[in-house]
Amino acid sequence: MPDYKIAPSILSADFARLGEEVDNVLAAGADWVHFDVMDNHYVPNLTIGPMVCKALRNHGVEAPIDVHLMVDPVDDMIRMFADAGASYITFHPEASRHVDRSLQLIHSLGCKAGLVFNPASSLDAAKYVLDKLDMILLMSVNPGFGGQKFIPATLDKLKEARKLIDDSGLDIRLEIDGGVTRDNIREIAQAGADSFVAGSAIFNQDDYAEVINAMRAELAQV
Ligand SMILES: O=C(CO)[C@@H](O)[C@H](O)COP(=O)(O)O
Repeated sequence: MPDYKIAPSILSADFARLGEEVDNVLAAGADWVHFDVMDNHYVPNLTIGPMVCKALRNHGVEAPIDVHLMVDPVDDMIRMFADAGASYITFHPEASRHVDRSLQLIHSLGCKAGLVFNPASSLDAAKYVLDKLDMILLMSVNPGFGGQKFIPATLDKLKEARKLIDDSGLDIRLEIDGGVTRDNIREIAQAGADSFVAGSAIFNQDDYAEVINAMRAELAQV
């Protein structure tokens, strides 16, 4: 079985009790913390920045923090999030003038690097920088908000990305983000994803462990 990772998106957590929410979801079996950064410019919403990432580290969070930058431009935020304790930093290729350079910047700061593709974007921007990628993240909703429905065309795109990764022979994670639930996670894994961001499906339930266990049970059947 692939090394599946479940990454709850704290976008759907209760921000007034963020440290406790992250502790609870990790205790419930989550692998990573997915941290959505929105600038009200690249996307029509505004969320949290590096100070909050640093606060989670100071609070004692040791799990990988998977920072998804929905900001334009990206390089200053890359520096600030690396300093704040990010583990993965992913960005959208259209938000950097020099994608290769931004990927190198992430690595030079000791973090893992990834590119994020919106539902209508082709994977072309990944092709010539595969050796600099630790992750490809496919958006299965339009970025900006939690609680949207999974866009089914993403399943074919996942298969395309899986082939690209497998043909390269490189160790690149394939993450999916948007509308992931216990009901569709198996089909998404069958299409090639190995890392699963889920916000509302986890944080909108009372029992986080029950949802995460149900997702793992689905993954065990892939
Ligand atoms: O990046 C985003 C939205 O832009 C996501 O991480 C969402 O936060 C996922 O939320 P759900 O679709 O799982 O509720």
